[in-house]
Amino acid sequence: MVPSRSGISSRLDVDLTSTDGLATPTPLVAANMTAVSGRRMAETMARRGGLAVFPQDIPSDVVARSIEKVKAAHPVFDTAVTVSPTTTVGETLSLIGKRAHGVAVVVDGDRRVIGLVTPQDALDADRFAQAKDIMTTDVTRVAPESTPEEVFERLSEQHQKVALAVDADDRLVGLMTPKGALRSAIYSPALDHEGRLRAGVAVGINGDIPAKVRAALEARADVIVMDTAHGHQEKMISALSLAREVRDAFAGETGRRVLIVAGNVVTPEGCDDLIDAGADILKVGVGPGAMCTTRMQTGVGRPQFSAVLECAEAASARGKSIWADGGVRHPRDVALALAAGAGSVMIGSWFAGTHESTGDQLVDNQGRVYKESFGMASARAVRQRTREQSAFDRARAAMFEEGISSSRMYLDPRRPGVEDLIDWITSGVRSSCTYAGARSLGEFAERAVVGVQSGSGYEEGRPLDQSW
Ligand SMILES: NC(=O)C1=CN([C@@H]2O[C@H](COP(=O)(O)OP(=O)(O)OC[C@H]3O[C@@H](n4cnc5c(N)ncnc54)[C@H](OP(=O)(O)O)[C@@H]3O)[C@@H](O)[C@H]2O)C=CC1
Ligand SMILES: Nc1nc2c(ncn2[C@@H]2O[C@H](COP(=O)(O)O)[C@@H](O)[C@H]2O)c(=O)[nH]1
Repeated sequence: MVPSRSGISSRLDVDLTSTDGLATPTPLVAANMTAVSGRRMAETMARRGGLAVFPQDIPSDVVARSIEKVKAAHPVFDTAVTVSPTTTVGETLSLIGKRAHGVAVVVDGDRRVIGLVTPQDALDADRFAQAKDIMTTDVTRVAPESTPEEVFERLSEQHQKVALAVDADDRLVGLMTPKGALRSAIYSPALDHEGRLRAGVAVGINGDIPAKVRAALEARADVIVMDTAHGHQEKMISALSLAREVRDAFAGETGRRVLIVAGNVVTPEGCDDLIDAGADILKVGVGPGAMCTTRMQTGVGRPQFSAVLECAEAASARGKSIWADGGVRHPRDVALALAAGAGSVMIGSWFAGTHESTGDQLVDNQGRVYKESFGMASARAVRQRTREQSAFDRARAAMFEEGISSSRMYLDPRRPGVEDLIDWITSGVRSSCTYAGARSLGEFAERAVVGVQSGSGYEEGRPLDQSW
């Protein structure tokens, strides 16, 4: 992208609201991959203005319970890891890794705060000792109505790393770190019409589509994602038409009209057919994903920038928008997708390597922390998806894999949480917009001047972490 004359003097003057019709404050979506999006990811993404989509392989009742928890979460304060006074130190430590803030709050049966445990408190403790034996009771409490600035000031004055928001009865409402306070001042949460955090649900194209879509809507999904590898197929078109009927009937009954995303496609023809069948947003990308073996196995796919550029244009001609899905490895990839006209950008594997993804933290033989990721078309995912079928059918289905069944996504020690990655990405995108002289993503897609570069041009732009 070449810079253009700009009248924007601060990167904070750029409005990153997505142009996809959902208008989330941050144009990022965590992918509907089992190794990526669960309740913690959904909450955290929405708190920072984006979205996460629950994968299609999770049973409807489990999705409903997860969304209920997301909706019950505080839109500004983080959800704390909580343990009881008698939880063992070993279990407490394993739970602390589930969230980026690095503490566990010790609460009684009524969620009243008793103390706080950090990994440092546990350094010399026996793993079978209990949380109450090592916790600190020197805790900063704030009212849930406190502003992020007030919380930041309190923490600075008291030299504390965490503030606990408690109600009048000392029951835990949430938690905030100094960085969380700063983030709350920069990001707006993605909220539904009742002021609750938003979340999406994916539905495949097999099985009882009306029942699945209805279940997702009743669970209060804020967006439905109809998803299959080859979105431009007739089975998708009929599934999408059914989904639209259910969505419209639900909107008639409740007044709540939820947008439908459908994909994946990479051609204007694919966009047109899915729009005709009921898609409000097209999910674009065949083969760019980090867990994807489709291109090597089938020769099918399309370079992501070209796909996004052409599909965004086709969707826009019909008053619709697209999500660019897959292949994001650096903040620049998000900037380029938005420059090409994407309304939002979906990220999977990169977010799998964070505290908030669904997997457990594992440690390799060099002491590096990682999480396992796998593709949604891998033999592993197919085996899960077909768990109701006969052993023979499951084994046969698993032979048609188009994804990696096991890969290691390392947590970047400098950016181990998904919020760290969101900070990095959005600061890059804000800066891209100012280089293009754009105050909003709509302006960015209009003004960005994008050229083709050679491999050596790309190499020249890579920073070096040691001398040549
Ligand atoms: N963006 C991408 O490049 C890709 C993404 N994925 C992701 O993997 C997940 C699983 O996808 P998918 O395998 O479609 O899900 P499903 O397991 O829901 O299978 C899709 C259905 O479509 C049929 N089908 C027809 N043609 C194809 C084709 N070319 N590829 C796959 N299925 C086909 C399959 O039948 P049968 O098995 O009998 O052929 C099956 O019944 C999704 O989340 C999808 O987005 C997967 C591959 C590529
Ligand atoms: N061909 C395959 N594509 C897959 C598979 N699992 C997921 N995906 C696609 O990748 C994106 C995420 O891309 P990433 O680079 O951010 O990881 C996801 O949304 C799917 O469209 C798979 O097994 N095979």
